[in-house]
Amino acid sequence: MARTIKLNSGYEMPTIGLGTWQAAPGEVERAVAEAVDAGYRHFDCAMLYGNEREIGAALRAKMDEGAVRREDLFITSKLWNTFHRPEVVEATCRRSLEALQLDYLDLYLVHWPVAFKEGEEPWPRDAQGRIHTTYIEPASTWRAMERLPALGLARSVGVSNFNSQQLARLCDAAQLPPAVNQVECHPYLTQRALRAACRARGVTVVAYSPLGAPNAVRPATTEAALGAPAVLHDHRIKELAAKYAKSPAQIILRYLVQSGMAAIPKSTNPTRIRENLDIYDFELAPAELQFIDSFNCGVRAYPLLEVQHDVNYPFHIE
Ligand SMILES: NC(=O)C1=CN([C@@H]2O[C@H](COP(=O)(O)OP(=O)(O)OC[C@H]3O[C@@H](n4cnc5c(N)ncnc54)[C@H](OP(=O)(O)O)[C@@H]3O)[C@@H](O)[C@H]2O)C=CC1
Ligand SMILES: O=C1CO[C@H](CO)[C@@H](O)[C@@H]1O
Repeated sequence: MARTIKLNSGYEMPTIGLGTWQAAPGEVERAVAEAVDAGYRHFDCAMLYGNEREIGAALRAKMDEGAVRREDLFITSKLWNTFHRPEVVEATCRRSLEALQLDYLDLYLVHWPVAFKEGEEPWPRDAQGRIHTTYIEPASTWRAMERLPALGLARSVGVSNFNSQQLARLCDAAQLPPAVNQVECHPYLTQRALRAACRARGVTVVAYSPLGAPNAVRPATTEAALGAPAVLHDHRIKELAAKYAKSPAQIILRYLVQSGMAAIPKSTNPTRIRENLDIYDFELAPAELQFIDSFNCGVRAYPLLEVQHDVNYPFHIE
């Protein structure tokens, strides 16, 4: 099975990438170096994660040592919600490039369809203590995103956390369709309707929190209420893992990739970094993909309930 997926922009994206959120400065450098040595070429970054400078330094060191060439890497970054005004999109992209020590990104994403009050505070609050959102039409932010490939700043542009209606509206207004919609996806949130909507528009789905974010602090409305265990401990996943002599994480990642998605598991642990890339030597049967699809129970690790008052909050529909 191919280790890359072709985007509608014509570029190839490796189907497994390293997630870098909550990979703390100090440990993320080692994780990135380890990942490059293990064969990772795709790195998922964001201004919000506060570690692009360290990731950039680690990648630069690996390039200087001759372990990898820039053209073999696929680096994603994301436009944070406080920088949706079209006039600041290019400058914000340049800030991530500078931090990452890169001339261009392979993929630049609108992180959320919701705009926050502009400024350096990533989670601004209003007088009532709610997240201070503002209305900026996603299509107007997108027009600024569309200019980045021509400027040589990003090879592909895309979105994240867009629901199927938001994606359709954006595609209808776009000159350049988004290459990617990066959304939470794993066996407990299989996103079948959204995946079909993306497929119909030629948009590749990148699965974030692909292992169900076992470290997430979950709202009381999710697993506890549903009685579901963390997906990595699901006995049906464990049975498939035993059958294929693979780990539960490998079964889940293989399911996502075989279903046509890319996945970006985060790890800073050398053993797990290697484990998560080692999914290309076995194949799940079509019936097993359908079986895993049936585990869906709508458990979302990151519902971002703090912004559900905003008109562009995405998770009211799939
Ligand atoms: N666009 C968006 O809005 C969002 C994007 N993301 C992106 O997606 C990435 C991944 O999502 P994330 O929420 O981190 O969740 P993941 O599902 O990737 O889970 C990460 C957790 O699983 C552990 N882990 C990693 N590999 C294994 C394994 N093989 N077996 C058991 N446990 C394992 C990690 O611990 P350890 O490090 O110790 O191995 C970490 O605690 C993020 O890092 C970020 O890049 C995430 C959320 C939102
Ligand atoms: O990428 C992300 C990491 O998690 C955050 C949750 O606080 C998200 O808001 C964000 O999209």
